[in-house]
Amino acid sequence: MALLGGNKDKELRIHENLDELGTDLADYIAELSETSVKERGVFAVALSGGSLIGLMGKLCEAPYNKTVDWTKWYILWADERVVAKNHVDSNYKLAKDGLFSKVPIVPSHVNSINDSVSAEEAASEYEFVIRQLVKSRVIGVSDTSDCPKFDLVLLGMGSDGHVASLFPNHSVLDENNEWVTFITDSPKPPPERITFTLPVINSASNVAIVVTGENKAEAAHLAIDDVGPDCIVVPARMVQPTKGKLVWFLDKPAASKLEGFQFSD
Ligand SMILES: O=C(O)[C@H](O)[C@@H](O)[C@H](O)[C@H](O)COP(=O)(O)O
Repeated sequence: MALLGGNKDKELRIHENLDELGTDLADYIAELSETSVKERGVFAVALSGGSLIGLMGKLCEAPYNKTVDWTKWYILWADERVVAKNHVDSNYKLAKDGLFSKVPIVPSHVNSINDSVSAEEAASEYEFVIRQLVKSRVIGVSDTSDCPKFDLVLLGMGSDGHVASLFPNHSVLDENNEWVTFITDSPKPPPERITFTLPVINSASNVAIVVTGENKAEAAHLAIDDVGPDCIVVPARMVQPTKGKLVWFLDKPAASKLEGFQFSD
């Protein structure tokens, strides 16, 4: 049974174990997919790398593998490592092996980066891809800016509080003009990455941050609790959808330092 919490800005779903979290995450994504397909005819979702893809694994099992309308999914990446698509570090490869190869997603709906150019070129080409998808209404547009409005952006969080490839104290956090930008000095290897900027993440209709493990507990506390002005502002705290909905999925160890949640064991 999940512990629910949060406030008007965010919802917290804290789970006993990874199995329960995986089921809730699959239910959440399947529901958003259904709503979006009903309302817009498509479901535009941005993925991240890391443990997230494994935690989405239940989507490839019954009932979701049959009930989700996979043919209406359009996949993009909130961040990608600038490596070859068949490289072990590629987020595309991770999602292909863990997800797309198991469900009937249309290959032409999977929008991966150009892996044969520099990080800078890959970022600007990827932004162009998104612009075309906005033009053809596969991706919506924000009501308050010209930013793309993804139906869902799925993020993980590092123990330093980074999300996508937006790392603490990095100038990339201040990028407000581009939709997609690049870094060549990622503290988490590999160094070259492209990433959605905060305005794009915060324009989504739905953002989920999926965090497990005790090593993320301090960052989760800094990102979620009212820690006051003297504490470091971790990037995950800057995820504040303007009009959309933010949901945190946590397991108990990741939630262990949150104020107001007392666990018996
Ligand atoms: O490609 C990446 O590295 C990511 O998109 C990154 O933002 C990831 O989601 C977090 O680092 C959490 O990763 P873990 O869940 O594996 O700790």
